[in-house]
Amino acid sequence: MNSLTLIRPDDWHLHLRDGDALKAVLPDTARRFGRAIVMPNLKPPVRTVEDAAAYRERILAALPAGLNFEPLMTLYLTDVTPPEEIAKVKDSGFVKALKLYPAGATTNSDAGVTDVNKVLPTLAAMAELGIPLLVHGEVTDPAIDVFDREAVFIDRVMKPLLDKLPDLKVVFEHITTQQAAHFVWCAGERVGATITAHHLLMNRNALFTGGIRPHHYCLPVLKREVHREALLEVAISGNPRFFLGTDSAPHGKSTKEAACGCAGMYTAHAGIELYAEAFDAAGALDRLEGFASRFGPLFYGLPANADTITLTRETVEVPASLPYAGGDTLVPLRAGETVGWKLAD
Ligand SMILES: NC(=O)N[C@@H](CC(=O)O)C(=O)O
Ligand SMILES: [Zn+2]
Ligand SMILES: [Zn+2]
Repeated sequence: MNSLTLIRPDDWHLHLRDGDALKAVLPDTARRFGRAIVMPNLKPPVRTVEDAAAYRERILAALPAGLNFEPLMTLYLTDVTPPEEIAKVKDSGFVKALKLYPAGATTNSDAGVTDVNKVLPTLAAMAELGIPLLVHGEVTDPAIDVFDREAVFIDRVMKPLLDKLPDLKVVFEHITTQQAAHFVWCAGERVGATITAHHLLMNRNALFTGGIRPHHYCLPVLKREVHREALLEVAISGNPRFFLGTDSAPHGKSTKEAACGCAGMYTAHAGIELYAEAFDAAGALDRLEGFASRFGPLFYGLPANADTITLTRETVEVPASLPYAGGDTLVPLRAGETVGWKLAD
């Protein structure tokens, strides 16, 4: 198969940042995806429906003419997000979920939740109104090995939370381990998961190929090959509770190539093409449309997009860097290398 036409996909986990960075990265996503769940970890975070309305307007204003793209907004859950905000979320129509960052777990998570038990009334309001909770699922306990933080999160936080709130819908974001894949597989209808292309394509060796590779550093960090294989298995399985979320997370080159480099990979420039590579390598191109275009809308209770995109099997060169913001550039995944699929114009 050298050409593949799909219902236009959506990205269920995306960082668009703000200001000039937003202007620089948004076209890459909007050319490929119909909608995206936009992460709220700005500085300061998107905490209220009012914040989200303003951010949404900035996104729409940054959208190049002729591109149809719908940002689906999220709120950043803090220890003090009041239950009353959830009714406003429901009424807004454009805020689709709240995001749980364990405080200190990842980029801009300082204002995150210190203990989920502090926000139970707010989570209960979400369960009641059918608003999903999106979870960065890693414990922050420094005693836990960085490669084990996701697996430990399942036992310490995820399972007790789901037991306490049997009606809460949860998306386990950017899963990276066989434990998370297995957990979600067995968790029942109200639990979904997003999977990035980079976790389907690379294992942790990619962090050290020929030297330390800061552009392959993200959170949760890449894992062993057995985990990559487990993620691929569920991604191509046709199970509708696993769907596409790129977690494209731009950081300027100078903040990645640094003594203490930021976590996050920029993948939006090939946001669907990289998944085509992963599915193709697994002989499962026929499963890509479900994963990329049908299952996310199904979980969120939205219709699939009405139009299509076409990908062709062609070698595309990726620039060494892309324009970004603040005088800095952006180093995309595969910079100076190639991607094996091309988005038709
Ligand atoms: N994935 C990352 O490594 N970084 C994300 C935050 C996140 O999704 O955890 C970012 O905002 O840069
Ligand atoms: Zn995260
Ligand atoms: Zn993310």
